[in-house]
Amino acid sequence: RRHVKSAIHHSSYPLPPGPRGLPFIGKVIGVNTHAPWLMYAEWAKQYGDLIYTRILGRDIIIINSEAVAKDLLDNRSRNYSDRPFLATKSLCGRDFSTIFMEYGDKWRLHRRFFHQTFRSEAVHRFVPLQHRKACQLLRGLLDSPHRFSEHIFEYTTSIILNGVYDHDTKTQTDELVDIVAKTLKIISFALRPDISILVGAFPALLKLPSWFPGMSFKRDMAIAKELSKQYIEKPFQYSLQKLSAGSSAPCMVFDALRNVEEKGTSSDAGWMKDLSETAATGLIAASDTSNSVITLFLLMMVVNPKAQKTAQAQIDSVVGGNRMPMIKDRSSLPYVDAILRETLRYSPVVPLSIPHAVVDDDIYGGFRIPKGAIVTSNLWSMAHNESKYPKPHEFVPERFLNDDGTLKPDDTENIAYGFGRRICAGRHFADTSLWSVIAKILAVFTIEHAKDENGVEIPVEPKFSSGVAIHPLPFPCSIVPRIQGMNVEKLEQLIEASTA
Ligand code: HEM
Repeated sequence: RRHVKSAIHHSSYPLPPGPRGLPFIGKVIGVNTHAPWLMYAEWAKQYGDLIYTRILGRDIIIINSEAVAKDLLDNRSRNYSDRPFLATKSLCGRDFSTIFMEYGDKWRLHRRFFHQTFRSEAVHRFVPLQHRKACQLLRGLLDSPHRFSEHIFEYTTSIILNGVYDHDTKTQTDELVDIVAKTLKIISFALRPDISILVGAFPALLKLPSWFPGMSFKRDMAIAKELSKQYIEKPFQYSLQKLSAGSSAPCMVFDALRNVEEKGTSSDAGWMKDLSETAATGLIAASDTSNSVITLFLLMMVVNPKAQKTAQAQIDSVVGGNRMPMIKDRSSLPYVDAILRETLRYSPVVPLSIPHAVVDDDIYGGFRIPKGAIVTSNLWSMAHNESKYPKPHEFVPERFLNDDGTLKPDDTENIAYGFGRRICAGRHFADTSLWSVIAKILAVFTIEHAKDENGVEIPVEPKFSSGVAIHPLPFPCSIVPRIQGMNVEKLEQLIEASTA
């Protein structure tokens, strides 16, 4: 009875404002599908920070401000921590993933695995690994600077392969790095909520052959599904073998198994499967996102030489030229952190975060939020809030600094990593990794405009791909050593002098 009463009570509230009555297909296809976050930011000017719309029969709530996101996703997290059904999820073999899993006990177990290994107090164990791999990245940049994208991808994938499985990539063509790259290309498109809604609303679309215009993604999804079997099983088995051979490096698989052994709790087949799936989720979630941030950092350095010089001057005065900046120097290098924060803010990697879903009908600010609605946090809008970040389209690291050059309290965690109980499970690992790489690149190289055959600078304009996680589109740049006479031997000496 109480339930009926509350349903009546709820239905007497209006839905939040938002565009209604557009031709349904227009909302999915005709409007800005390349960068829907820009379109939602425009809608906010007309409708406010909490928007309701309906696309192909699905209720959608769009949150454009941090305050509303905190009220709902943080403070009412029990009701806003589910994930919506995505029709493309099983098609591309992502049923196992923590990221898209519904809220419940299985998800809690996955989060526990992440927490054990990647919580803030535990990630310091990975600092030496991140340092070693960042040095490898520097070697790559010195050897073949024009292949910077490959070197960055290799860095971000190899640190997570170690962090999850204790798998050390030895060659530039590691099979797993390759599998991850192929998978990421496909799922970033297939898992976009709009694509997924379209497929869910018109399952007949999937009956069209793969050669039909626009349907190649069907074939790609089948490939992604096949690949997922490989990267769930292969590295996991490898990891178990390493453990039985006595390896004791920190990593997710070992931490979980040791914890079970110490506590004497059960690790049956179902539990092992969950562990292998959590590990595979980490692998996919980590590399693409961090890769995008490091690439954007390079791009921002090309177009903001003044910020780059300021950071390098600080590194030189604090660290000197005989060793590289290490995590122990972090508190003395506030400008490097300001650059990292500004890179995360300038263009959030996951601009619409990962959608949450509403468990039960709710009332907020006099509006009804319907049960089952897809909740999209427009992190891009929040990061471009003019009253919090004046001139939001400019790259201004100083916005994060006090007048005396010290850092202000960090307010970028949510705009980069999301909200509530579903906040990114790898953010602390990502943070130390990104800092380590950015500080070292700044210490050793200058990133500048590439020049054409006449010696004229090639102009660069920041442009981004589309998808769940977005990337700067390829851009030319020149990565040149800052240190006089830098060569392989000198770099090795510098690395030698820098211990993690
Ligand atoms: C710069 C790097 C990264 C960025 C910008 C990023 C961003 C995000 C965002 C925005 C979400 C969605 C949060 C929400 O639903 O509110 C998320 C979820 C997630 N991230 Fe990250 N991430 C990064 C790196 C990583 C790394 C290194 C790992 C693993 C070690 C990781 C694992 C996850 C997982 C497992 C989830 C799903 C959490 C859940 O659904 O409970 N991420 N990330």
